[in-house]
Amino acid sequence: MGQTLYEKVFNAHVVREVAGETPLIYIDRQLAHEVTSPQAFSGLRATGRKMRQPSKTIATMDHNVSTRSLAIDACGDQSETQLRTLRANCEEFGVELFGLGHINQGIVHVMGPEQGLTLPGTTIVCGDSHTATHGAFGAISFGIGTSEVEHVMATQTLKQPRFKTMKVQVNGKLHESLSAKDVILAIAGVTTSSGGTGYAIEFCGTAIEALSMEGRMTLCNMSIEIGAKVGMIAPDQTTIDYVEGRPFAPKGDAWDEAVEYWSTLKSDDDAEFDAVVELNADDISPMVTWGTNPGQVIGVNDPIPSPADFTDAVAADSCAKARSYMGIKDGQKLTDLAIDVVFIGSCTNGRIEDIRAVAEVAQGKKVAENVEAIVVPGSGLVKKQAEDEGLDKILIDAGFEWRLPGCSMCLAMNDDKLGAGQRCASTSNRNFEGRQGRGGRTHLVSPSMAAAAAIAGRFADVREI
Ligand SMILES: CC(C)[C@H](C(=O)O)[C@@H](O)C(=O)O
Ligand code: SF4
Repeated sequence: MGQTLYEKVFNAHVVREVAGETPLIYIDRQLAHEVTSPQAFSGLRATGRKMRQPSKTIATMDHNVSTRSLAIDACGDQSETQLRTLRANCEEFGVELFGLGHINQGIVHVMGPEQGLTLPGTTIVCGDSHTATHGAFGAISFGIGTSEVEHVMATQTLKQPRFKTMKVQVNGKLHESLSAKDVILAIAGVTTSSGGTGYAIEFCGTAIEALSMEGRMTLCNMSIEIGAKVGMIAPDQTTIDYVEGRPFAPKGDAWDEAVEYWSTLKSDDDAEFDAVVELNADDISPMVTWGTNPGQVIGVNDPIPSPADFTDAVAADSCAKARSYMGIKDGQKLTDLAIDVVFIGSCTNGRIEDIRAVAEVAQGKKVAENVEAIVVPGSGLVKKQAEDEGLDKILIDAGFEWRLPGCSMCLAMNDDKLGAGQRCASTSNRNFEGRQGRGGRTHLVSPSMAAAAAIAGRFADVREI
């Protein structure tokens, strides 16, 4: 029987595997940020250990930084301590850090790929649940806990079980105003937010192959939002073109050898998956979450479900609770809901293409008066590229705020937060209660849908703008 992409990459990294034990695998790359690294560094220090291969870990500042100021104390004492601790740890252990004000600083899952740290066929870990983002390149990439971060620092290996495999195939053609975000939200609507639990997903099909690397990253980024720690896409010419010439990518003969190896990284025709999910891209409309998990999602013109629509008692109860938290009244449609805030950014949608999509919708228009709209580039390089293209001007003219890179309002760990009861159209990936600030109401959407909502002051179908 043939092998899946996941199995090929996994097998190539096994250091030791004996019956009855969890395999030990080699880790090619570790990415780090200020939130989940301090205890790991402390653990090494406490036991007098060094890092096994410090050059294989690269760090950045993202969660606790301000998007208004480069001052290290801009988000308060606790954030300052986190950032200073990261800086001191990186210096002590010899880890390269992209700190505040560095052009490469940014959200860890934006920074890694743009530096060429993310390569096909590699294993990549980070103490962060959205690490599957890097699977867009055909890497096995997953989030780990702090004690595992320490283990990787000390040994460059990790015990890791083999997951079951799931194929998510999306054939057909997406409407030109739609993007990878609509695809992953549509998938979440089918699988629910837990359907991928225990699986490594491979996304494939003609609609996936047609996506840019940015789109593929958006898709894989949200694997964890359907329960899967790993989401992968087989590398192809689009992948190779993206990686070539990036600072940490192989060069010269090493590049040619790498490209040859990467061409073998696809699931064999006779490979068997433990589960298969199929969607047709032609059937996908602009998606908006109405509830408090990413699986509670519908097309912008579909009726918002009510508890009576569910036969399953748990689903009906969860619908009632979500509607109540989200402040949705009987008879309301998504397009009736006035919004207060628009957040464009995050490791899901803070890349250059996302900003271009927003600028395209916003050009020559104005943000509605009742709306505060912020655009947060995912990294210093994204910010620079957008400014070189004049996108910042288009956005500022339209009434958006143009900010500094960071995680920002994706989670309430810095000074960008929703107030209680505020309704937000957000390009991020999580919409659970309080995620963007206590009492805040998050609706997950694509960048162009977020832009359309900013202008209309309520949810609107971007195909009609
Ligand atoms: C802070 C960090 C550990 C967390 C994660 O693991 O995902 C954050 O990035 C998030 O998105 O909630
Ligand atoms: S942007 Fe959001 S999801 Fe991504 S790493 Fe930061 S907090 Fe987590």
